[in-house]
Amino acid sequence: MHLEKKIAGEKAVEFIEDGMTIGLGTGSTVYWFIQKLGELVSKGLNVKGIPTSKNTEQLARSLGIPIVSFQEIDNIHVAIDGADEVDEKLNAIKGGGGALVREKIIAEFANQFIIVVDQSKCSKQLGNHFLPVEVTPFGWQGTANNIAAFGCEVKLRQVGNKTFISDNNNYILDCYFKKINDASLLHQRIKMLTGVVDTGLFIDLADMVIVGKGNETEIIKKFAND
Ligand SMILES: O=C[C@H](O)[C@H](O)[C@H](O)COP(=O)(O)O
Repeated sequence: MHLEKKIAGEKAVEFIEDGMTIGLGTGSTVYWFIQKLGELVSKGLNVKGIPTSKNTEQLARSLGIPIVSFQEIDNIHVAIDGADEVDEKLNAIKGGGGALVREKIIAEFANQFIIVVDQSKCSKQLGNHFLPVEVTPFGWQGTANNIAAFGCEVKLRQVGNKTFISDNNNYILDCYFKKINDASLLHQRIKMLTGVVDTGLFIDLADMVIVGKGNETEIIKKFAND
């Protein structure tokens, strides 16, 4: 699994060109993309990165990748990010690391969104992985009850014995559904609840998924399965 993450992440640098502004995802798979990008930057590649989390910003800076903020750009050429689960239509569940809101803002703004995963993340239908939902700390118990009514068990994310706080100073509710029949509808219903900032369902956003399989990668493009 570790090797598959590495080869999927590293493969993504093939989609990078000089002069690009790049959305830098969060997690242990995209980590390998960022490492490789850092190597290319040290050899003279001229790109800018816009990070999806404080952790990624720190990593990218440590590798010498120039960092920009939204105020400084009017375009993101490509965003590269990991996922917790991806289905055959390239819909995804993200947020295992709690970065889903910034990740989605950047994925939606980017001209192209590429997901990098190892093959254990691929499934026919979403629902194997719990669904992270970012919520306001105020009234989170009420929001959790409202989400539970959609048929899941809800757990407030903890790190050790402390509540996990997102980069946006919010909480994450991890929602365990037995299966997700209509991911788009579920996303819309949860997102409508007051107190919900966003869900980890990334519907119709990815243009391409790079899957690490053994020693190789498979590239799945949007619409290839329609
Ligand atoms: O919030 C975290 C992100 O959505 C990650 O991209 C996702 O959890 C996948 O992470 P990893 O590549 O470490 O499995």
